[in-house]
Amino acid sequence: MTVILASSSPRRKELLQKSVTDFLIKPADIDETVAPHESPLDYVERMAKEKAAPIVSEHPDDIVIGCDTTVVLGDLIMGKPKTDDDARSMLAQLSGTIHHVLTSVYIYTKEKVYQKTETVEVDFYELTSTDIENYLSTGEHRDKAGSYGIQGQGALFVKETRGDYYSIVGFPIGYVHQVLKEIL
Ligand SMILES: Cc1cn([C@H]2C[C@H](O)[C@@H](COP(=O)(O)OP(=O)(O)OP(=O)(O)O)O2)c(=O)[nH]c1=O
Repeated sequence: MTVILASSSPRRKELLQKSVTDFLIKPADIDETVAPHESPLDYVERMAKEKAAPIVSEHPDDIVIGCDTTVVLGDLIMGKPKTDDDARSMLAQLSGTIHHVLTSVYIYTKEKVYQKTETVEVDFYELTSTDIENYLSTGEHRDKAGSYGIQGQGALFVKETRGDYYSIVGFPIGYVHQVLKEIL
C-alpha cells in the first residue's frame, strides 16, 4: 500500500516525512468557496474530503490523506488571502483577538476512513499598522489561512495557543502517525 498525500502544502510534506519515508504527493485542485450558511466545521471537513476524493477514485487500494486548515474569527471563515489587501484586512481583524484554527484530516484506506478535526485557540497581541506592513513585506502571508504563519515571522503576533501546535501549521502529525502505525 502506498501513502498518498493529496496536498501541495510544503508544511504537510515536511511533517509527513517525520512519520513515513516513502510517499507520493498528488494535490487535487478544488473549488474552496464556502457554501451558503455553511459552518466553519462543516466547511473545513468538506474541504479535506474533497481534496482526497479524486485521488481516492484513482487509487482505491492505497492510503490517501486529505487535509484542510481554516482560521475562524467568530463566524467568519478566513482562507488564504487572494491579494495583499485581503491579507492586510484579515490581519487587522485578527489583531488583539482570540480566534480559532481548525484543521481537518481524512485518511482513506480500502477498509476504513479515519478522521479527526482539531480546533486550536490562538490569542493575538494587538498589531499596529507597522507590524502588519512589515509582515506583508516578508510575503509569508500569501499561502496561509488567516494570512499568517505561526512557524515563521507570524510567531511574533502570538500571545498564547491552546491545542495542537502542528494543527495550526496545517497537519496534525501526531494523530496521522498513530493511524499510519495501525494500518501500515
Ligand atoms: C494559520 C496557519 C496556516 N498555515 C497554512 C497551512 C496550510 O498550508 C494553509 C491553509 O491552506 P489549505 O487550503 O489548508 O492548504 P494548502 O492550500 O496550503 O494546500 P492543499 O490545499 O494543497 O492541501 O495555511 C500555516 O502554515 N501556518 C499557520 O500558522
